[in-house]
Amino acid sequence: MSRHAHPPARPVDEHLRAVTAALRDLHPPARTVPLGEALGRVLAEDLVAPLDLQPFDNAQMDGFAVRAADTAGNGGRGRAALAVVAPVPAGHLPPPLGPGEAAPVMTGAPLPPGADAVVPVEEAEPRGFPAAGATVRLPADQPPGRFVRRVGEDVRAGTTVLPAGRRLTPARIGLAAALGLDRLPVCGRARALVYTTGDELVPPGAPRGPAQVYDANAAILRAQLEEAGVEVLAAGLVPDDPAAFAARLAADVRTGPDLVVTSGGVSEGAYEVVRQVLGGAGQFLHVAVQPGGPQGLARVHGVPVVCLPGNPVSTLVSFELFLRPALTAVLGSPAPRARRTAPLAEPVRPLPGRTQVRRAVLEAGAVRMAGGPGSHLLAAAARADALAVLPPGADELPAGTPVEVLVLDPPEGG
Ligand SMILES: Nc1nc2c(c(=O)[nH]1)N[C@H]1C(S)=C(S)[C@@H](COP(=O)(O)OP(=O)(O)OC[C@H]3O[C@@H](n4cnc5c(N)ncnc54)[C@H](O)[C@@H]3O)O[C@H]1N2
Ligand code: MOO
Ligand SMILES: [Mg+2]
Repeated sequence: MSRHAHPPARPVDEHLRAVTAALRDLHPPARTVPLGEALGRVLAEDLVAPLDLQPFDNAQMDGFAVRAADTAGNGGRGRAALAVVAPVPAGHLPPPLGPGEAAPVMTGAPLPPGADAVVPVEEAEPRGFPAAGATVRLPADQPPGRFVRRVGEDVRAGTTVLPAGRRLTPARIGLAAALGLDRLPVCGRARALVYTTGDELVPPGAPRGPAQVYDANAAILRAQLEEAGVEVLAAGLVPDDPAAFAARLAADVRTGPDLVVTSGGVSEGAYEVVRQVLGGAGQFLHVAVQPGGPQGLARVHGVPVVCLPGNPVSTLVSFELFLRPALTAVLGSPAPRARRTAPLAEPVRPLPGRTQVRRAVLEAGAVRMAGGPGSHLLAAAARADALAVLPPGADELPAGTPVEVLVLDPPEGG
């Protein structure tokens, strides 16, 4: 027996290129969705304003609309006496304001034609809104434009307010609504089927036998895909029964997924269901990385199948290393994870001949390991907010060594 059980492992960047190439035909068509379904989607076309914002000149304060020139006085001292006319509620179009007049005006109400300033009611004497016909005394020398929100001040009709490619946030959806749009063109989402494999798996919530474990990977992959903007058509487990898996896959791919993702059943065991069913339609190999060594790529009825190893942390890390960046390369989203270099908070021993990806916590700018390197240590992965990428090496890396990290999450509470 050779000491090496496998042919030379494929470098990480080469496998990323292979996954990206496998997904290259993913082109989900753009569509138009109601604003209520737009959150988190990516805008497919430039958004051009059909309207000015503000749509008309209006009051920024509850107060009195005046002609500023009518308040001209002795250098800012004293008050100007003006004749109160009918009040202007928001939502109502006022008549023009004559010389010497002051119209009670509410925030958001159109400015009466002829008025060019608003004096807040707090500055009026007497304070409050008197009836039409009364006199109000307002501070002298009001500057023109005071507390007036100008038509087009925020947005000019015909200008691009959001370029294509922006992710739709509450503020951006609100802007579309303020412009009178009830639907937005969004990039199509790729649609994925997820299979987790293994006779030992039971779905969370079901009774568990003594040799069984709960299926963590269906939940992991569903969440990772959805976080990456992919629609998950179905995610569930299949037993280690090649005939059953083959039949299920053949039926399910007819529902029109763009992509199939599997977990488990790709390594060297006697019951590797994914490898047995898809080995002939694809490539199953080892990548020079831990976790995530055993990987597979296949195609079923033209649909790409990305096969990830079954250990939960291997699935999790494989998605971050291969599937997520491949989706970004092909579809332009999700946004790539932030990558940065940070010093090790503690000494760490890398792996000879293989990149090692450790779950890590960023602590005051330094990288501390979250648990050991074992790909079954899911609780430690759940504590992590970063992945530390350690290049292959024989020697321990001392504390302070700069290493590359992928930032997964902003720190808790940060
Ligand atoms: N002789 C060798 N054995 C193994 C090798 C190897 O190179 N030679 N590689 C090891 C590595 S590395 C990994 S990673 C795993 C990959 O195994 P598979 O992809 O074939 O996955 P399974 O055998 O189905 O399961 C492995 C492990 O993960 C647990 N698992 C699987 N699916 C789930 C799930 N959905 N939820 C929770 N846990 C899951 C499963 O119970 C096993 O414990 O192979 C090594 N072996
Ligand atoms: O690749 Mo396995 O993922 O080392 O545990
Ligand atoms: Mg296995």
